[in-house]
Amino acid sequence: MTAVTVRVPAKVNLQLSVGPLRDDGYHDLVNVFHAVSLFDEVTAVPADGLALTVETARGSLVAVDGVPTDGGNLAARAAVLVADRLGVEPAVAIRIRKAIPVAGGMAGGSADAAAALLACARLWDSPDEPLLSRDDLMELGAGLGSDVPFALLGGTAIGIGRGEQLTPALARGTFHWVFATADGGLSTPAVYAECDRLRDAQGEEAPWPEVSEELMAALATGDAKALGAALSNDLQDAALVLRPSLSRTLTAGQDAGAIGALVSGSGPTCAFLAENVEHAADLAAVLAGEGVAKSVVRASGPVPGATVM
Ligand SMILES: C[C@@](CO)(OP(=O)(O)O)[C@H](O)COP(=O)(O)OP(=O)(O)OC[C@H]1O[C@@H](n2ccc(N)nc2=O)[C@H](O)[C@@H]1O
Ligand SMILES: Nc1ncnc2c1ncn2[C@@H]1O[C@H](COP(=O)(O)OP(=O)(O)O)[C@@H](O)[C@H]1O
Repeated sequence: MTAVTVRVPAKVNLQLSVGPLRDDGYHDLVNVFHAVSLFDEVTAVPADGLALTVETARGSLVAVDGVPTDGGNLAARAAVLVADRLGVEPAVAIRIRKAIPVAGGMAGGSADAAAALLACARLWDSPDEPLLSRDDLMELGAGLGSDVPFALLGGTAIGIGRGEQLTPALARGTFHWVFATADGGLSTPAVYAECDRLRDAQGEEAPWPEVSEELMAALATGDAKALGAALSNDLQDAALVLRPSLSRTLTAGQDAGAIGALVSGSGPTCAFLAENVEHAADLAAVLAGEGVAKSVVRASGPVPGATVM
């Protein structure tokens, strides 16, 4: 095999309920993931050793300066894991074309890791009697990051534990989104820590996270308005403390008629739900004109997880 290219989607969290801090430093979650049509592309080509390049995808405005190009890149770590499991050398050149905002709360790094797991398994594993199943790749992915298994699975899914234990959710139809990206990222650990700090300051105990019945009903019926009303993110207040300008972005989206508005995961990307594809185009145009975002992109979901092209 000469080259394998995998396309992998970004995610938005429809519900992110953050429970107590565990002894291992993670929080127990209910994390309802939704894969959207904003994709990174990862190509793996046999080479003499491990090499990695990162560039902005064609037609995208994503800045890639913060992305490591050494062994610390999650895609490089994924390649090494697959090679170790299969007993081969990680001799591969990985090329990442990014359209998912970096450190934006849309799990771009996790997406690249998932794509590299799949691409390298396709390069090195036996096509007839594979040693690594999709479940094995998801387990390897969970070791790289809590969001990596979902990037392999895609669709809409409920994550519990630290977000890595997944059950597909029943969802009907397609939802139309507008994403407002921000200049600079937010650190995921810093946002979780701020969430804990805010709770401590208010003398609040972290509640045990439960799946929202309203959200599940909205997904099952494909009711966009009900979905918009059921969106929730326990990390949003923390993200707003760390990046106060996001309040203005969220308000601008609500004023422009979004039927749901929230920070995506740990932020700073803001997600707005539209009634339909035309409404999404209108909403995107208004938001772009308001000057409250670095860039405004449209996407729909759910879409499949990491897929070999
Ligand atoms: C917040 C979420 C929402 O989907 O993603 P982003 O919005 O950043 O993409 C995830 O929980 C992030 O998942 P991921 O980015 O894979 O995080 P990991 O590498 O597993 O963990 C990074 C750090 O985040 C914190 N963390 C992560 C997951 C979790 N359940 N509890 C945590 O407290 C811990 O401080 C951990 O050391
Ligand atoms: N392939 C990758 N793409 C993006 N970031 C990566 C990658 N590999 C490692 N990272 C690191 O992970 C951090 C979080 O990136 P990302 O996954 O894009 O954001 P988020 O966790 O907010 O969704 C980045 O700041 C970067 O240092």
